[in-house]
Order: sequence, then C-alpha cells, then structure tokens
Amino acid sequence: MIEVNGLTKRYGAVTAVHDLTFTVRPGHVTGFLGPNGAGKSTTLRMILGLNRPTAGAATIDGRPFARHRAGLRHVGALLDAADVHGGRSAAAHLRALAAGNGLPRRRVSEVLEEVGLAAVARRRIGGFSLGMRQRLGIAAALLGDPPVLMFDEPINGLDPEGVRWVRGLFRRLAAEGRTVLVSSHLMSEMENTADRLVVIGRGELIAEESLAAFAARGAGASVTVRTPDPAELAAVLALEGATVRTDGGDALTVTGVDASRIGELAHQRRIMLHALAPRAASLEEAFMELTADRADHQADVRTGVRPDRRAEALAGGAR
Ligand SMILES: Nc1ncnc2c1ncn2[C@@H]1O[C@H](COP(=O)(O)OP(=O)(O)OP(=O)(O)O)[C@@H](O)[C@H]1O
Repeated sequence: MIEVNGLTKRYGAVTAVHDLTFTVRPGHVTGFLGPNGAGKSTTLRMILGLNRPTAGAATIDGRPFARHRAGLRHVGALLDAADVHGGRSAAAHLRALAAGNGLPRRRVSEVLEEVGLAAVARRRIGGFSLGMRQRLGIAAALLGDPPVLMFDEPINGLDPEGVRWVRGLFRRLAAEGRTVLVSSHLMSEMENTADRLVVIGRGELIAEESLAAFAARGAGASVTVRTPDPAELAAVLALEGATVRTDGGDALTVTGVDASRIGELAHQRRIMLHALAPRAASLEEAFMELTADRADHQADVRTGVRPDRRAEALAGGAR
C-alpha cells in the first residue's frame, strides 16, 4: 500500500505538488492521471525518496521508501526509460542492477523473457527503440519481484501489441495482490488498464475513486429519445427540470433526467416512444471537464503533447 499524506513540493515560486493526500491499495491497478505538468513525476519521485517534500510525507507499506532495507525486493519503479547507459547490453544492465541489489542472477533471464526482450538481451541499449527501452525499464522494475510497483508513463512508445501486453501484465501483477500505480496524461490509456484512479491537476487532487464513479461525474451523460410527439415530450421533460435538445425531427437529447424517469413520464402522458437510449459520459469527457481549467499547458489537453515537446513527439522521440 502506498500512502501519500499532505505532500507538497515547491520549486522556488512554482508549486509542483500541493497538499496531496491519497492511498494506493494492493490488488488493483491504480491509474495516476493528470495533464502534462500536473505533478505526477514529482509525486512519484517523492514517494521513492528521490525528491524531498517541502511538506507532508509518503509511505510504502507503512514506512518511507528510504527505510525499506529490501530496496528493489520491496518496490520496483520505472521512472524514465531513457535514463540508462546506452553502451551496455540489456542483460549487462540488468545484471549490474541485480548485483547491486543482492538479487539472484537468474532473475535477469526471467525478466528479459517476461518483457519479450530475451532475443535482444545481448544488443546494446543505445540501439533500442523507445518501446524496447520501456520494456527494459519494466524488466528492471520486476527484477526484485516486489509487492509494490510504480510506472511513470510506461505506455509511451509502445506499439499496439506492446500496449496490449503491458495492460495484461499490470492486471496480472494486481491480481497477484501487488500494489500497482501507473501514471499517464491520457485517459484513453487508463480506460482499459486501471480499475481505480487518482486524478490530479496543477499539483492538487481532483478525484480518487473507481473508474465508474469518475465517469459518472462527467456532465456528458444523456438519453436519446425518439417519439412521434417530440414537442409534447420536450415540454413534459422541461417541467421535470431536464435540458432538452431537439434535432428538428423525432429525436430529443435529454440531460438531467434518467431514462427510466423519461419512460415513466411518457407512459403517464400517453406519449409513444420509438427509442430510449441512455449514453454514459465517456471517461475522456469527464477527465477533460474536470481538468480543463487545471492544465498547465492548454495545448496539452487537446494534443496530449506539451508544446515544448511537440518537435520531439513529431520526430517520434517523445517520452
Ligand atoms: N526540478 C524542477 N525545477 C523547477 N520546476 C520543476 C522541476 N520539476 C518539475 N517542475 C515543475 O513542476 C510541475 C510538475 O511537473 P511534473 O514533471 O511533476 O509533472 P507531470 O505531471 O509528471 O508532467 P509530465 O506528464 O509533463 O511529465 C511543472 O510545472 C514542472 O515544470
């Protein structure tokens, strides 16, 4: 379990993280979500003891990271896939990590197999694609077979097969009872990966809940109704407090009243319905709505790419 309590980090005049409190429980994949610059990496670094909080504290299974003697055996993390020695082979990189942390050498071949890099184990990391580097970073996180795992933007750079694989891996790790925290700036990446969400914007907590509860916050939920008497039904629904949009034909889009109540009202007034179709707000809509005014860089919210990183992204090199 990861517990973050009143965590704050200021860099001079910039408050990267402000009074953040949340809990990440074992047995779930928890998505750590926020627009670019929201403070995700800073938070993960503080949990791992790499950045010192200005205030507050973070613990892993009851103790600060620094007080975990078991190191990689207790907590595995992928922070920055680019942060590896390009001159080494994948196997040599992992062997050095294993030796430095007192882990058995056989774990190196096991994790290389697990992440699909066994065939390129002797190749220099310098020649690896971003997706291969992500796999190597995931291998390093898995090396100590730890009960707590953290991944910062692990899906960046993976091809569709890689994305499917990594989702399956995270779900399996959680099903084994581990604590799995995965950061992303894209809701679409979390939609099929996480079952719980911690959402932040400008360093502050926006939501900490299940995916379903988060989606229900979006105002995008609506019901489409088809009826031969649209004007009459619209008037009845307006009295009920609904917002009704008409397409000029037989269809109404209704928000503020759910489908069963619309059915009841139509029945009471003997208005015939040809269709009654609820449409849930998408997670993406809920995320956009809740974070729109908290994005550091507005362009990011639309493109998912920070303006200063767009050139890199276009060149295929974004993190
Ligand atoms: N070392 C630093 N010095 C000054 N400001 C920093 C430093 N590190 C981060 N920041 C600022 O803190 C804020 C949060 O950054 P952080 O990298 O934690 O966000 P993030 O949510 O991980 O974003 P991204 O998805 O872009 O990596 C940003 O405004 C960033 O510019």
